[in-house]
Amino acid sequence: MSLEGVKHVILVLSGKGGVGKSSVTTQMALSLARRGHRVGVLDIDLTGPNIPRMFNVEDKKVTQGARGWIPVPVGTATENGGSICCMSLGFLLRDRGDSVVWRGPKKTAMVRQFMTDVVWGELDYLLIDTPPGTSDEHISLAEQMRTVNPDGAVIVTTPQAISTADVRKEINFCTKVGINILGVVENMSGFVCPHCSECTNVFSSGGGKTMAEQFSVEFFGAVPIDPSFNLMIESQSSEEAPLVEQYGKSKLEPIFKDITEKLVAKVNS
Ligand SMILES: Nc1ncnc2c1ncn2[C@@H]1O[C@H](COP(=O)(O)OP(=O)(O)OP(=O)(O)O)[C@@H](O)[C@H]1O
Repeated sequence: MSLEGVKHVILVLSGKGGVGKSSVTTQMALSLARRGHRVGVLDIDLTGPNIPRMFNVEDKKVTQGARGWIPVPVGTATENGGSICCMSLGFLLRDRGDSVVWRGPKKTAMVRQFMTDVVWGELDYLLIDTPPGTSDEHISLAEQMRTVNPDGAVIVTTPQAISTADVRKEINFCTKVGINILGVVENMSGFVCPHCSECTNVFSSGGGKTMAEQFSVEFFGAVPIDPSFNLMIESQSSEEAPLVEQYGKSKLEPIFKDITEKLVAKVNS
């Protein structure tokens, strides 16, 4: 079984698309790796497998070893032994020139293969970026995900999506499929001005924390919109320092340090 060297498996879920699930997954991976952890990122977001773009490895080829697919390493390992490698449906779709508009059984079969056929080696954390939604199809995908015995899920939401109905829907979804909720991250919570670095609350603020309290779920943190993070992602090149080093300069880094500290404490408690 390819996950036997993996200590913790964490799902990243959201009730709807575009809330920043992939960027939260990416930054949790960067933050954990900067602190010496060996991290794998598995991207099974069939609607938009963005992880290769986030890590600037879109042009990399996935190789097939004797025991399964070999994940793609991202940049170099950090001095304290941290590393990131990733596997994405995006690599295979590109190679096949295939469409993401697959029917249920084909998706389920591919997800099953991804869960079992990637040779991760020794990892401290495997983060799984999942397709957004809570439909019946997601329930069957989540049942697949349960087979890898995850520690639980981090739910990503935005301030606008924070309504009793939405949070209840996501919490019900996890309960229905037997997935433990580790915590909630509120993304796009305010805007960091690129000139003065001041954070303005574009939408309502504090809603995520209140809702998490109401549902007895831990609130991991609020992440503002930071255009410089997008620039950092878009301007990556082979001449630049690896993203894991560059990320040290990001204003979002201390926020994700706090989020991943809570996550690490939770899964090790
Ligand atoms: N806090 C943030 N600051 C700046 N840009 C952000 C932030 N969060 C997300 N983004 C940007 O918003 C866009 C959508 O984010 P992302 O791809 O992570 O969303 P997603 O929830 O994974 O979407 P989908 O579920 O549709 O795949 C990306 O360009 C991403 O870089």
